[in-house]
Amino acid sequence: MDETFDAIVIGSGQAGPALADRLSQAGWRVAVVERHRFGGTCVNTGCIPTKAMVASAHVAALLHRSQDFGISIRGEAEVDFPAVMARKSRISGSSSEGVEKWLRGMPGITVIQGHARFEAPGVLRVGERLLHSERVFINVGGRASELAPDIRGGVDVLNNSSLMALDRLPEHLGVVGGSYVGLEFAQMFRRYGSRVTVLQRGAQIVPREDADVARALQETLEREGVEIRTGTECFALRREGAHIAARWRCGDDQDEFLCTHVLNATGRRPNTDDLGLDRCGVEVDERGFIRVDDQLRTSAAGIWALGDCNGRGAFTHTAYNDFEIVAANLLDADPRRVSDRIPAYALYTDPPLARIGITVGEALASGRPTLIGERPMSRVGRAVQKGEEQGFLRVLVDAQTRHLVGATLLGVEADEAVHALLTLMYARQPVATVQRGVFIHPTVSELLPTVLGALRPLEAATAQH
Ligand SMILES: Cc1cc2nc3c(=O)[nH]c(=O)nc-3n(C[C@H](O)[C@H](O)[C@H](O)COP(=O)(O)OP(=O)(O)OC[C@H]3O[C@@H](n4cnc5c(N)ncnc54)[C@H](O)[C@@H]3O)c2cc1C
Ligand SMILES: NC(=O)c1ccc[n+]([C@@H]2O[C@H](COP(=O)([O-])OP(=O)(O)OC[C@H]3O[C@@H](n4cnc5c(N)ncnc54)[C@H](O)[C@@H]3O)[C@@H](O)[C@H]2O)c1
Repeated sequence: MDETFDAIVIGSGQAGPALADRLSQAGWRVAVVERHRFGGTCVNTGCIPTKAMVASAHVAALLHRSQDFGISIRGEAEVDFPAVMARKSRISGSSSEGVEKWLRGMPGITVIQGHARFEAPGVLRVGERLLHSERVFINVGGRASELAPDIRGGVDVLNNSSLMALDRLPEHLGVVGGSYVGLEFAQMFRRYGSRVTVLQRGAQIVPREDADVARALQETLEREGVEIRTGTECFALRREGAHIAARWRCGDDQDEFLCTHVLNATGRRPNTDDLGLDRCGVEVDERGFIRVDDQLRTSAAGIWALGDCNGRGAFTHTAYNDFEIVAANLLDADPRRVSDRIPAYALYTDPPLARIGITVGEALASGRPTLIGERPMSRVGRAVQKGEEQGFLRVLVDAQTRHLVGATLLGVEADEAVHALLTLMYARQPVATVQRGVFIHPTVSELLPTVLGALRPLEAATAQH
């Protein structure tokens, strides 16, 4: 069956539905194709279910130390793991239903369930249907990368998707990869009561961050009993009776441990290998990410790529911003660009790590004179009152322009407090704007003016560290 549309959107993740909505409001006839669950990774196996699970883990951790707050609990507080999973499924399920309902309610939108693949430029096949359009928007996201068969050793390894179906708490969870996915799951499962061992190759966890940030995070996790092995090499799994043996060091100091489950959190790959991109002239890079320009046009006329599949961002907010960029250029004659975006993200360990702009390492490498301001969370009143004194606030400021160039906030409420600084960066104003502001007491944010008011040269400060 042949059908023609003004546009085709492939994927209903974080960019596709919002774009379909804008196009529908502009009177376009649009086909939206989704092969799996509406809402994509964030809604079904990413941000939403994991943050619901982090919230349950937070309650478990608080109950564990309730006496620190003067609260005694009679009897044992217990984690009901199936109930934790049922809660996250309810939250993520209703979000997915919401996306589907939203899409189906848009005038001029045809929702098609199935796998879309290019047959030729402007022609896509979904099962028996052939869809034609001069404009195609690819929003296919990514999936967890897989361990090579010789490393997996025949063991069933979990990833962020299959883990969502667990109905029993793992006795001992081995986590390969100590970054976003690995550390969020590691901490929550430890808090639910699993033994957890994280394996990270290289010198430190969260390798994108400064070494002292990684150390502080590692100490926090280890205090809760998460075991962390860095510098792993020759990693390999094998079955050992009812257990899984995970080898993580070879040679003279060879080492391995036995666990019951293994989560692979070693990164993601784009869903671009089964799209027929070779039939429509869309170029990908060596890792399969679709090459795009600053306004998200691919190498083929009339085809755009948005979200994780273009390799220009790996977050929900960057995917959504991709929608904004495409819609602004297409419908509003507003030349928004990816390069206008300031790097910003949060790692949802507890306490969270919020990061914007550049790190200390990047500031030093840039060669530009930079100032640093820091304050431990133990000197932030709100953190002390909440019994959450771990971490620190750190800002980096260009010594000449007095503009903020980066911030690392590791601590309670950091994911919210960082937005005052992110807004300052987008406003392109000097730090005096925040420094002279009167912030609400008692908040974590109220200390930001203080930190910005006590800056010292970065080079001298790093020499002291
Ligand atoms: C465990 C985990 C936790 C995360 N937590 C956070 C967080 O806290 N904050 C944050 O900002 N980001 C987080 N992320 C990242 C975030 O989920 C992604 O960046 C975001 O979902 C990317 O959106 P997207 O629209 O590019 O793709 P996706 O959300 O992956 O959507 C792509 C959609 O396309 C569909 N599709 C693929 N190929 C085809 C095809 N050929 N035909 C039809 N449909 C197709 C897929 O089924 C999917 O529904 C997390 C990721 C993971 C894995
Ligand atoms: N809070 C958030 O915003 C959030 C949460 C989860 C995921 N995400 C997104 O999902 C994406 C994927 O996250 P991720 O943590 O899977 O990938 P990642 O690429 O961020 O980290 C992978 C980690 O695994 C390590 N690693 C790779 N191979 C290894 C091996 N053989 N042995 C030991 N360690 C190994 C890497 O050094 C790295 O630390 C991220 O890019 C992120 O954008 C975001």
